[in-house]
Amino acid sequence: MTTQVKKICCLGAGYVGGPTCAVIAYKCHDIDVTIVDLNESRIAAWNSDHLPIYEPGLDKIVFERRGKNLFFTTQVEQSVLEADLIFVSVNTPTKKSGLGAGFAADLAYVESATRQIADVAKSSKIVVEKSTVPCRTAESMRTILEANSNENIRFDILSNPEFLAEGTAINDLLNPDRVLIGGLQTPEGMKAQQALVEVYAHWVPTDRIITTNLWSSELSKLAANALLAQRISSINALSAICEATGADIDEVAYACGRDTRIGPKFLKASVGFGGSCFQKDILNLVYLSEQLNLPEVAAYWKQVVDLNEYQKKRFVSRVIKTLFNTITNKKIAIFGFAFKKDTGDTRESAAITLCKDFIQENAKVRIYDPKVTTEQIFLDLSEPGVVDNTKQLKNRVTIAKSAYEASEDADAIVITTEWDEFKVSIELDYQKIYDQMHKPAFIFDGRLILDAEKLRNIGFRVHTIGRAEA
Ligand SMILES: NC(=O)c1ccc[n+]([C@@H]2O[C@H](COP(=O)([O-])OP(=O)(O)OC[C@H]3O[C@@H](n4cnc5c(N)ncnc54)[C@H](O)[C@@H]3O)[C@@H](O)[C@H]2O)c1
Ligand SMILES: O=c1ccn([C@@H]2O[C@H](COP(=O)(O)OP(=O)(O)O[C@H]3O[C@H](CO)[C@@H](O)[C@H](O)[C@H]3O)[C@@H](O)[C@H]2O)c(=O)[nH]1
Repeated sequence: MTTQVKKICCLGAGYVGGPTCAVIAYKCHDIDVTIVDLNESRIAAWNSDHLPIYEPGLDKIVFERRGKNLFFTTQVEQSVLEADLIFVSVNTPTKKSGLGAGFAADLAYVESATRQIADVAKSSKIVVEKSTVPCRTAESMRTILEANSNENIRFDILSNPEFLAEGTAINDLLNPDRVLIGGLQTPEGMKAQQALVEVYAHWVPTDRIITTNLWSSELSKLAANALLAQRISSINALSAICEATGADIDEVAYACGRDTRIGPKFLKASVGFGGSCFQKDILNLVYLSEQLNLPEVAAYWKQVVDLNEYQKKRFVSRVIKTLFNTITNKKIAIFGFAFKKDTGDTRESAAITLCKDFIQENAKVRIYDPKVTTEQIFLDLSEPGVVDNTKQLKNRVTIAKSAYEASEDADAIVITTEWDEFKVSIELDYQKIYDQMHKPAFIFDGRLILDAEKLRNIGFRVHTIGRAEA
């Protein structure tokens, strides 16, 4: 007989814990789901009308289940005590100092969450590693938990990595390509695995629920992100060749993607991938490879990140070169600051690197993003611990409330995020924008979203990633 899960607790109310467990509550009315976090303001926001993260469709789900079978609280102990199954969905950032700094994942939050469970639990629990972690982290969690178990309490560890992408999280959670559940291949481990399978089976077809051993599950998460990011770096590497030869990267991507063995997704050239996961997880894989004494494997994956940095620098150079080799005191309108459309998240956004480089070149940067707050932008551009650049930022950076405001008197527009509202045919009146800009008026499309021909007819000088200058 399998254990039936009745109460779930999730440690970590972030971009993953919040949406994932809200969807579980939405789809499983027979399960009580409590999401806990140490961060009081984050929990207060989850309990308010303004959720702490922007994600299309999330509000509806939270508002429908909150107070019924979905709860947000800072009361970690109580929630852990009551739960039969606990998701650990805390942050695992790249280590900033110590052994493996700059590469390895910082597992301090995972360990402290695990110890909290061990300290508080008075009955058996299934503990699910939801955070993205290096291979064999579950073993450390198990060691800590087992050292605290006795004949009345047992802990079973599962790995259930999350594959949602921001901006489409709710759809990804409601219709996942697959759900992956790793467990120890012992009778108890498989029983725990089955209990979690039954939770997802409330809405996910069972042929999409994959069960594997623990280590395959952990490694598959890093592998999936590495493979996805590798495609973007591959297409971005080709975009440099396109710019030099007259080939068009969108045409090349389309032609290659029509081969069913290659497929069309994740072949959009860009100013470089951002987000909290790709870089972190690949560096994590690089570190793991080095630790396993596999330097060639480490170098192979590291190149995916190096190419991404190169792509950002290459784009900055193109902007400067085109603007007559100097951008000192020129006004550059930045369209978009989030790492992709439909999110307010700026973690590792390419826009941050680009803006910092433009500021270093003494340009005046005017930023507009429909979802990112002014405070967040200044936080991302400040360099605490390196230099105090507050004064420089005040002189060089302003935030606009619209694309029109950002481009007033600008010398150039740089498209950094592919928000739909920047597309020519949808909302923006580019003639109006052109009329208010300095001439010649330049547009640099770092996302391949603009109709270059239409813009050239207005009078713009258009430069697009992956296309030669017209
Ligand atoms: N963001 C994504 O799209 C995404 C997708 C898949 C996987 N992941 C992985 O999921 C994990 C979480 O990512 P995120 O983006 O949700 O991070 P996040 O920073 O948004 O959220 C993590 C939360 O955990 C809380 N926390 C830390 N220690 C805690 C503890 N002991 N008890 C309770 N709460 C605690 C933090 O206060 C924070 O609010 C990471 O490992 C990440 O790599 C993220
Ligand atoms: O063809 C493409 C696709 C994406 N990107 C960029 O790549 C970054 C990441 O995009 P995306 O993968 O859509 O968003 P994330 O939310 O970072 O999701 C990734 O990272 C998550 C965290 O691990 C995983 O769960 C998801 O499966 C994985 O797609 C963004 O800057 C995108 O603009 C491109 O430049 N070209």
